[in-house]
Amino acid sequence: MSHSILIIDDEEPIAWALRRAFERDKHRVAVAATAEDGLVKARLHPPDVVFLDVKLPGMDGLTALGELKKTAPNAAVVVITAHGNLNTAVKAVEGGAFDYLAKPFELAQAVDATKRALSNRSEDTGARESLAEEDHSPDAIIGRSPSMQTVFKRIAKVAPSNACVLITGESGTGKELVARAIHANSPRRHKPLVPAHVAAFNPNLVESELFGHVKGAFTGAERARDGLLKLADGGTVFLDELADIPLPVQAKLLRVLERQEVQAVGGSDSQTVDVRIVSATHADLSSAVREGKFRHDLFFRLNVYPIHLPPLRDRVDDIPFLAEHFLRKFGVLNPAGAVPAETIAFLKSRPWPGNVRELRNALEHAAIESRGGPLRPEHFPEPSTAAGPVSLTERLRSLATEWVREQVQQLEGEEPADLHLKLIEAIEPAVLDETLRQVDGNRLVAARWLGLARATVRKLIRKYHPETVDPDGDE
Ligand SMILES: Nc1ncnc2c1ncn2[C@@H]1O[C@H](COP(=O)(O)OP(=O)(O)OP(=O)(O)O)[C@@H](O)[C@H]1O
Repeated sequence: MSHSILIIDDEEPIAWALRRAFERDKHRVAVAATAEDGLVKARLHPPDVVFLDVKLPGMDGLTALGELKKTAPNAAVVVITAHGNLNTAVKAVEGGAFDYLAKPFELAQAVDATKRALSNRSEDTGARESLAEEDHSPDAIIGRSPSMQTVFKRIAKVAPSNACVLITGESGTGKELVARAIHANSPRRHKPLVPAHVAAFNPNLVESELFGHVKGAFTGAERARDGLLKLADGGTVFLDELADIPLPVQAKLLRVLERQEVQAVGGSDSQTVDVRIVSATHADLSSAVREGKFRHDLFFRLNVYPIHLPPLRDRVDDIPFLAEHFLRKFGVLNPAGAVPAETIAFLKSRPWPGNVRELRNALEHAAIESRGGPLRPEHFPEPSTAAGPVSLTERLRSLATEWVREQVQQLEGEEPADLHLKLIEAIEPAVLDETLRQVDGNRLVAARWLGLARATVRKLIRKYHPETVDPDGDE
């Protein structure tokens, strides 16, 4: 079915590529190079979908978004940003955008956003709960990689609600930062955000820390004390290291979530509390659930909206931006010039098992060592030996885990259909090419090495390298 699409972008190559893609799909396409022109076009011919660049000459895209919502309230607006950051994502969602794309994006992403927009259009009228009246900037979360763009989008979408969020990711990937951003962009932002670092509690006192205790509840409880959940009333509790919560405390936590009531240790009365729980874990909680170490009912209650942070080694393109951000924080005068290209390449090649935290610490160390000069690889500390995948096979397995999570996250609620095939197709060319390289292109030997029939190897070469002339001729 043909729909009407309006592209508001002053970058001609982008507008041209989008126009071509949509015209090929038989949609009616109009292009405007300014917001002002786009608004006139939208008034004359109300579009179904609008692609709206944020950076435009004259009126900027985010202002235009508000105007478009009045002019063409039924249009689904996809906001395009130069370098997506959390603030733009939040503002786009706040302004009622259907989705946002960060440049550079694949045409397929734009086509996919359009399909989703058109199928959701009747349900999604753009009426969303408003976020902040004023800008409450969270601690900056740096990330231009596609996986961090997905994270930003998810934060922006979930922040206004009361939904429990479970943030997963290795240690040092920024889980607490994300929790802070969710709170700072939620209607609860004027109330406290109370972090509860469960792993740091005395194991015997976890219950009292969370729920409080009455006077005399246990030896040493000389005075009644409110727990963290009560202290966070009206706000958000950030439950870090969820997997460390003992089973009996888990049961009590579930009651809090179900009834919004806490009962202090040793007490018989319940007190009402209104808290949102954002939790985090670096452990594989679903296997803890399988092993009976974590209650599945609590897991489902807390995991209403998952957000996964990929390890730094899977988003190395963020490293230059993170480096600049941290050096600025450390007061290095010209952070961009302080990191020569060879140092960036060196930083990108390190595995960073401690993720962004380790990168930040290493940069701080290097900034001191370099004494104000450019940062060179020799200024950095030895790589940390902190826990992280060691063998390549383990890394591969961990990458596959990350990959599945990312795929699921990117589909935003839609069910994946061909994960296995997609994974095979993602790695098979590398296995094939490297084997062939190792055996100097000898297909017979390659087939033996791979444990495949020669005809299968030939088929794979044809599949992944259709341009290759087949010396064996037709089968
Ligand atoms: N994307 C990011 N941009 C800027 N700073 C970041 C980013 N990610 C992490 N950091 C910084 O790295 C450090 C570690 O982040 P954080 O404490 O949020 O990680 P975490 O995943 O909660 O770690 P843990 O599991 O060990 O508690 C913090 O100083 C945080 O500010």
